[in-house]
Amino acid sequence: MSEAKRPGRRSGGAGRRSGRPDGQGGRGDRSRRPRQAGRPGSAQASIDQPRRAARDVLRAVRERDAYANLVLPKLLRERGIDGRDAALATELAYGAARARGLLDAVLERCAGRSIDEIDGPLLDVLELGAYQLMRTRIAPHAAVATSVDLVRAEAGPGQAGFVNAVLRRVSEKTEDEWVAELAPDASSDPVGHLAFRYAHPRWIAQAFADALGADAGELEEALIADDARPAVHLVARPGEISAEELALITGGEVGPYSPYAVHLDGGDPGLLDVVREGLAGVQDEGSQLVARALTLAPLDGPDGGRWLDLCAGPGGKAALLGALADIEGGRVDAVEPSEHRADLIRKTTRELPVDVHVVDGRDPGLEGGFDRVLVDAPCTGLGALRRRPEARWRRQPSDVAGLVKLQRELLESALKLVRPGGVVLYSTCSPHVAETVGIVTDAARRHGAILLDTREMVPGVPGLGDGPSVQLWPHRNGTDAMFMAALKRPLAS
Ligand SMILES: C[S@@+](CC[C@H](N)C(=O)[O-])C[C@H]1O[C@@H](n2cnc3c(N)ncnc32)[C@H](O)[C@@H]1O
Repeated sequence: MSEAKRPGRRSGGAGRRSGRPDGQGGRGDRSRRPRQAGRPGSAQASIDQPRRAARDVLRAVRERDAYANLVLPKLLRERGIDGRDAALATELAYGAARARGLLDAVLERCAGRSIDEIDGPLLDVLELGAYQLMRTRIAPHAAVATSVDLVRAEAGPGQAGFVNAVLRRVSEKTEDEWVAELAPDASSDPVGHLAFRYAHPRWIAQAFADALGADAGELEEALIADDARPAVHLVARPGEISAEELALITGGEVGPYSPYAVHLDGGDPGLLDVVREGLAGVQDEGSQLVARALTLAPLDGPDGGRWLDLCAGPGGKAALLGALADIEGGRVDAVEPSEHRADLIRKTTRELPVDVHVVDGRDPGLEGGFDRVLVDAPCTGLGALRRRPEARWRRQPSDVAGLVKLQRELLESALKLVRPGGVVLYSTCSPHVAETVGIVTDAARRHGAILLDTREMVPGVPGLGDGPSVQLWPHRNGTDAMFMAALKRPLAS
């Protein structure tokens, strides 16, 4: 449940002006305030800046397949929206993008027609309005009236009247009441019920339940944590700045597990000098633990300092590995087939002992004999949905099979490139068992790789279950749901 504590009063200007957020009010409003809502530079325009920004983000996501978390910060900067207005725009854009399935089910019921039959630009505003009504404490009259204003300014009174009528119907029930009316029955379909309630596609909730296995009773907690806006995690670059110093500079808190992690409540980390100057980066604490685990894995024989990051773009883990290799006198080869992503690696690893190769990890043409190899495989990303608001509605179950094939081939390639007695760390930002345990048990069986107890490589992290692999969870660890498993290549191979 969102914690948007925006009092209705802030947006109440629009609400009060409207007086009657109903179909009749729509017409009456128009005669009293002709087109004022859309006039640039008017007081009205500035009041509605956050909602307009949120609406434009939803539109970019729908029309251009854009990523909300890339569009919004840029848009806020360009429009000079900051402070409480930026916080409101963020809450509304990300919240509505996350909750889309739930909102659309309610809107369908209230509109009496399929979502596909509603014009896209109208649907964006309806979702925004329904989100405010169901998941924030914004006063209902304000949520309805500001939505009507947004539509009237662009599409005229007819559409505004439709939005008014639909949102008034939405406002007649609370979120819990809508869930009780529309969700699958909890006793006959508990996973479907929880998926609906916490706005996840059912197949994703099922994938979480499968990954939790014997702990599937935690599914509700897992979905709640996945539905909440996460803290920003920063990584303090080893050798440049300590986590304690970074926390002091940024006003954040040192993370509980990674020695490099700092958590911030929110804000745009791209604006921090310490990030701009490259002393710190933005990286989930779980990802930091993955990179560190590779460096802590026990090898047979000495570490010759030849490390490989086989799926390195955009370079978050390569930068941490590069910094650690720099301290230990080692070197990292970073493989990435996409030219654009390879450029990003070059940027994040500037001045570090990292060599970037724009090649396919399945056949990179590199000389073997690496001591440590990271396979941070392309995956469904189901473990990082909380950081990508719209992603859960974009992914399809049919994506899994193709990724599993690629993951298997990349791990096989890594096991050839690592030296006997060396270690491959396989990781995904997905808990889907086909992409995690399925891949590493298959590799152990087919290539004779030895599965190590990976829990020992993430010291200090409690509740890691029976091993040997590690599955982190937002609801348990406050990290993304990263999976990692260390495999040793046998000496006689
Ligand atoms: C999960 S991301 C890696 C994230 C990265 N390790 C980091 O921390 O920033 C997976 C990467 O694998 C790359 N990739 C896709 N196909 C690949 C292949 N055949 N060989 C190597 N990398 C591949 C993708 O372009 C993507 O950049």
